[in-house]
Amino acid sequence: WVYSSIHGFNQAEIKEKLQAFPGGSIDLLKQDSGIAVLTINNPSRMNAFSGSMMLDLEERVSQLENWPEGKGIIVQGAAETFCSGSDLNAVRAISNQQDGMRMCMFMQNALTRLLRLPLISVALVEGRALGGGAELTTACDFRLMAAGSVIQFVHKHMGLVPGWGGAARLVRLVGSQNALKLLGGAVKVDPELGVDIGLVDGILEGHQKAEGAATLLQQAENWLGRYTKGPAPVIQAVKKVVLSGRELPLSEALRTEKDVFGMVWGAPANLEALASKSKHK
Ligand SMILES: CCC(=O)SCCNC(=O)CCNC(=O)[C@H](O)C(C)(C)COP(=O)(O)OP(=O)(O)OC[C@H]1O[C@@H](n2cnc3c(N)ncnc32)[C@H](O)[C@@H]1OP(=O)(O)O
Repeated sequence: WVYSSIHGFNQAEIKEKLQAFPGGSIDLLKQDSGIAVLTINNPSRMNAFSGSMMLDLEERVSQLENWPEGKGIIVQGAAETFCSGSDLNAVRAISNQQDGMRMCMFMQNALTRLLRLPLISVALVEGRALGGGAELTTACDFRLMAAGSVIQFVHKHMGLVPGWGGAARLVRLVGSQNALKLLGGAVKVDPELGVDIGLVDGILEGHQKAEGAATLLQQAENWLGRYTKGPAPVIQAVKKVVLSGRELPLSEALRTEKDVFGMVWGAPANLEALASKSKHK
């Protein structure tokens, strides 16, 4: 949690405000494979985030925090587009500074918790990821883009800067020079540019072209599957040590790594591997 009552953040107050802007949903499908699919679902508004969807997101993240069998998560948009940011109708209605900052704190909390899940996360970008939608992609460990799709931090055109944590995360992903260019120019990032600057980890083929070809979701599941093979406690431990390395000062990260190591040392997967005398050829 980035913000709590000690930062003057009143979660109940903003939740009540957000509830007044309904529409759409955030759908969660937990699969036996240990890979969940989180779908941003508000197609009539290009999957823009209504107030109730922000609340939904927080609820889904809570469910994922308590999923011992989980290993990975794919975040996608419904109806062949990713997400067009916050619902502009809600934005207009809460355009006063205090409410804007409360909404921003609520979304920073939710997206930080999403990024810190003990699951390897992938944003599957098809169509457009605009504004808050672009910020959401940075709250995942990886980004895959379908051919023809676009990630665009359009905030400057709205007289804004990112507020859902997207700028801070973007700098860590692509460096401050590239982040300045993307935000200052509201640059349309296509898959090739995304790969070039290190924002994007893979380009997926448009599935509609060839009959019987894998859907984008199947392609993303295959891609993620390379990193989630194995027992859930081990994959979750992998994510935890990388997360602490990414977020904490070195000494603290080392101590966390020691604690996580202690959880897998002598645990069933470790004992099984020792008993099988596995070779890594
Ligand atoms: C955190 C900061 C933020 O996120 S600020 C919000 C940033 N996002 C935006 O400004 C997106 C504005 N919308 C657009 O640029 C276009 O609608 C885009 C997404 C490019 C789609 O264009 P196009 O394919 O021509 O479709 P369209 O404009 O007819 O849209 C279909 C319906 O969806 C709606 N829509 C779209 N985006 C939003 C949004 N963010 N909030 C609320 N509604 C949105 C459009 O208004 C349109 O609705 P309708 O069919 O006119 O009723």
